[in-house]
Amino acid sequence: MKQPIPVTIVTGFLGAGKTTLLRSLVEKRQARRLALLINEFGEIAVDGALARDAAASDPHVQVEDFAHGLIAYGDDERFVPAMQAIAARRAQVDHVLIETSGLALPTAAMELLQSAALADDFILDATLAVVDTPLLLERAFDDGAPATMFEQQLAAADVVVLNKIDGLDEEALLRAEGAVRARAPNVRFLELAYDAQLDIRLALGLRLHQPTRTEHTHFTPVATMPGPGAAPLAAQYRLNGHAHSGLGAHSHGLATHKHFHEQDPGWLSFVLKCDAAQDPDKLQAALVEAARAEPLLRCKGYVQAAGAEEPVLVQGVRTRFALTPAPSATRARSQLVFIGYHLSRARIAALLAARTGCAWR
Ligand SMILES: Nc1nc2c(ncn2[C@@H]2O[C@H](COP(=O)(O)OP(=O)(O)OP(=O)(O)O)[C@@H](O)[C@H]2O)c(=O)[nH]1
Repeated sequence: MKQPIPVTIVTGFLGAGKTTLLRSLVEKRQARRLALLINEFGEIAVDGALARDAAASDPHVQVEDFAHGLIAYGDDERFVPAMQAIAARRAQVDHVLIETSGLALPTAAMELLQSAALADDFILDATLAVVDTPLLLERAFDDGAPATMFEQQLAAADVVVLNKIDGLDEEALLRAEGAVRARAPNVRFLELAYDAQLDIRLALGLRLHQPTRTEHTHFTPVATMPGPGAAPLAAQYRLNGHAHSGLGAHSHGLATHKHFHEQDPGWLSFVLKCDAAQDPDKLQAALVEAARAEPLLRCKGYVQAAGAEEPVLVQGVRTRFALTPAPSATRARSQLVFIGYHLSRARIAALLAARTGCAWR
């Protein structure tokens, strides 16, 4: 029987550090041949470009980005064919990594991995949830829509990666661990990522959803007994009746993921473009001011800096902004994606125009 290809799903709220973590895993991949599927919320494919930059022209790392929609959600038609294409070249792929959008639940992809179309070719290795630890400690995920999303992502994870801990002391780490355990009691491991660096052995090959194979097989009722008319399980052979650490019929019912942002139209993303070259310091100050004044949770993109050949990568998570040289392959275009809850495009555009002296539209 062919061996299923292990799949690691990386989830986490907007800006938690998912792409940065994937980039560091790509750099440490050694002999592993990886396929990366990257989904981001927003119309500019920043994360895919960054992952591709880390992979350089390495033929053993394939990156596919999905910058529109949410992969594996109901209306997405690309996820299953993309996975089947990976299965078709299984001899060249040792591990698949899926980065979900910061506004998606990983359960959508987890369930499709169990579907008849994919179950024979893939097996979930683990679901990692990356957490912006300083924001967790600032109680930024305690209320409102971000809290709901954050908690549901954690609830679906096997492993929580406490990220952005470079400046935190032991006491802060213990508090962060307590906060995660209180909100996600079923998480199996907590891992620390200094500067989004994780030991690759703690990230890939965890086999947390491997079926338990035993010599003696005795069936006991599964938690959710099939009702009349129920379809057979896609991968019956994987259930041996013992407690299984994998995705049981009980663990992720189809009702657990919804089109989160479609149900809650308060989540918005829009792109603003500007033709004029930017003064990076002025732009950064304007963006920080916008993030303080408006419910802006994430901002990213590229801008052309005045007097510079190379574009600048803009990365903002809440009020923290970093403007750095963009990866070499980036095309020079000044456009930024803004993501937030009940975010006003008009107000952000007016503020940027006032502070940078040029039109943003
Ligand atoms: N100081 C610090 N910054 C980090 C760390 N990890 C990520 N960042 C920064 O956080 C910002 C967001 O990182 P990304 O990796 O793009 O986050 P993401 O989760 O992929 O973001 P979305 O896909 O937009 O949800 C970037 O500016 C990163 O450089 C870390 O461990 N320490």
